[in-house]
This record gives sequence, structure tokens and C-alpha cells, in this order.
Amino acid sequence: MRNSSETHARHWLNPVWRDYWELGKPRVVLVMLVCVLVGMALAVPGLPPLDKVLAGLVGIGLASMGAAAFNHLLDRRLDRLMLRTASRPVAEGRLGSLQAGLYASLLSVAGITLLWWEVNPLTAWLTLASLLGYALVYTAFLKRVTPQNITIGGLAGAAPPLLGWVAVTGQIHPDALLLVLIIFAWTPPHFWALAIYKQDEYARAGVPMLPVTHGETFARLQVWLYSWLTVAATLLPFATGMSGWLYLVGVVALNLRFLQWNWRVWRGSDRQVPLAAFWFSIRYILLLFLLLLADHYVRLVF
Ligand code: HEM
Ligand SMILES: CC(C)=CCC/C(C)=C/CC/C(C)=C/COP(=O)(O)OP(=O)(O)O
Repeated sequence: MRNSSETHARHWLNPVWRDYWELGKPRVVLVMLVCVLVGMALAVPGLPPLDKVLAGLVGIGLASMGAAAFNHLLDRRLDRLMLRTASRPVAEGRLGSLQAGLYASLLSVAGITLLWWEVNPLTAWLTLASLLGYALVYTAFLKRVTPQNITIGGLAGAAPPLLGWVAVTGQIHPDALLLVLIIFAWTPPHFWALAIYKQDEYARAGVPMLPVTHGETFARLQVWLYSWLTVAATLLPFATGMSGWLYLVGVVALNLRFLQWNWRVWRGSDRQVPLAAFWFSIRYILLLFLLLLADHYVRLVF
């Protein structure tokens, strides 16, 4: 048992708000909100209406953090079995299941309600579908039963640009679906690179991730193949006229780096390469969406 001074030191260093904040996976949600914002910006020729932008970002942000908190709750036993996740707040018992469940419900209900009243019902429905897709379909079911968990579950994570687009226009447009396709195709190279690096932990925890069920070589090949699918998807905004030359030049440069990293994942044997490719995938998707944004406004001005 901890003595009181240790307990005090721990609370001082790790206050409870920080645990609640961590439940929402804030860094992942931040990148998702950038994708939401880009969806909003590309949906209209000028600036999107500020009230929809603010209510949309807050509502989708709350719902996404709620979904992430449900993931922490439902995965608490699994998380305990892996080094990367063992010290998470619910897994380690710093927050109880009831607390986490109430917090996740509160964020989710607040987010969806805000979207319903201040944005539009379609955005609320689509966000609810993404929330349930990640928290229930992916976390509680797919993750535990099939190595295709993230290809199917990735649809929920890919939704943000569509949510942003619909928040501003109230309608689903094919261009928004192109943006969803980019994230959807990018998710397997993003995640399987990490899964290759962490395959021993997933195997020990009994999670059927691709490198565990089909072997490391097959997973490395899939990362390489899906990175080509991602490259193809990223060229569609230019091919359809949605984005211009600035986007094309930038995305070709990004894609060359992306392919280089994923080629090294496929051909290399260095154990650190998949981890580096995973971190590059995050910079890649962030820069790609910022590029779409820059291209959109440059084309408006010139
Ligand atoms: C089902 C789809 C996805 C899966 C399975 C997945 C999986 C993961 C995993 C396991 C991590 C490591 C988390 C950690 O160590 O705490 C991670 C990190 C990350 N993911 Fe994904 N991801 C998905 C979709 C996305 C999407 C759609 C985005 C953004 C658009 C995203 C952005 C990030 C970011 C920014 C990080 C780094 C977080 C940090 O700094 O700790 N991911 N992802
Ligand atoms: C409303 C909406 C857009 C919802 C999407 C919410 C959301 C935060 C998705 C995140 C995707 C992600 C990090 C998956 C990893 O889960 P994991 O359980 O495989 O990874 P872990 O082991 O790190 O928990």
C-alpha cells in the first residue's frame, strides 16, 4: 500500500483532470478536428459560417472524445495486458468504470445534442454513427474477432471531413466522400505499421491484429500495397478538379516520402522502421489536409 506522502506526490504530479483529459485521446482528436475543419472550408467557396464552424468543431470534438473514453472503458482489461496501454487511467484503476462510463456518456450526449440543435440533424446522425462505429462496432466487436478490424472500423475514423462538410452544407457531397476515402485508405498503413512494431504485445494480449494472424511479412506487404491505394486516392481531388496545382505538387512530394517509408517497411528488416513509418503517417495525413486547405484558399484568391 502507498504511504500518504507518495499518494500526495502522485496526485500533485498527476491530477485527476489529466486522467479525464487522457480518456479523450486528445492528440488523435486534434488531428481529426483539423480534418473536420478542412471539410468545412472546402464545402463552400468563401469562408464557412463561423457559428456552424464553432458549434461543429465543439460538438464533433466532444463526441469523438466521448467515443475515445468508451474505448478506454471497454478495453480496460485488454489495455492492462499491453505495455503501451497498461498505465492508462481506467486500465490502471486510477479512474473507476462508473466514472469513465458517466464521463464518456456525458461527452457523447453533450456533443450530439449540440450538433442537433446548433448545427443540423444530419451532422448529429452521422457523428452518432461514427461514435457507435468506433466505440461499439470496432472496440467491442471487430477488434477482438478479425484482423480486418481496422479496415472496417476505419470508416468511423475516416468520417471527420464528411462531418465537417455536412455541418456547413447540410448535405452529403461526392467531394466530401473523396476526403473520407483518403483517410479510409490511409488507416491500414497508419495502424499496421504500429501493429508490426507492437506485434508481440498484441499476440500476448490475444488481439487478432494482422501481423499476429497472418505473419509479419504479409502485414509488411499489406502496408506497402495500401500505401499505393492511399496514393491513388490522394490524386483524386486533383483529377476531379476539386483541388489545383498547389495541392498536386505538394501531395506528390508527400507521397514520395510516404512510399519511401512504406517501401522500407516492406523490404527492410530494421525493427525500428515500422515505428518511424507510423509516426510519419501522422505527419503525412496532417500535412495533406493542410495542403488541401491552402490550395482551396490560394485558388479563391488567385
Ligand atoms: C480505426 C482507425 C485507426 C486506428 C486503429 C488507429 C490506431 C492508432 C493507434 C493504436 C495509435 C497509438 C495510440 C497511442 O499509443 O496512444 C494511434 C495514434 C495516433 N493516431 Fe491513429 N488510428 C486510427 C485512425 C486515426 C485517424 C482517422 C487519425 C486522424 C485523422 C489518427 C491520428 C492519430 C494520431 C495523431 C496519433 C498519435 C497520438 C499520440 O501522439 O499519442 N488515427 N492511432
Ligand atoms: C465521432 C468520431 C469521429 C469518432 C471517432 C473517434 C476516435 C477517437 C477514433 C480514434 C481512432 C483510434 C485512435 C483507434 C485506435 O483504437 P485502438 O483501441 O485500436 O487503439 P489503442 O490500443 O491505442 O486504444
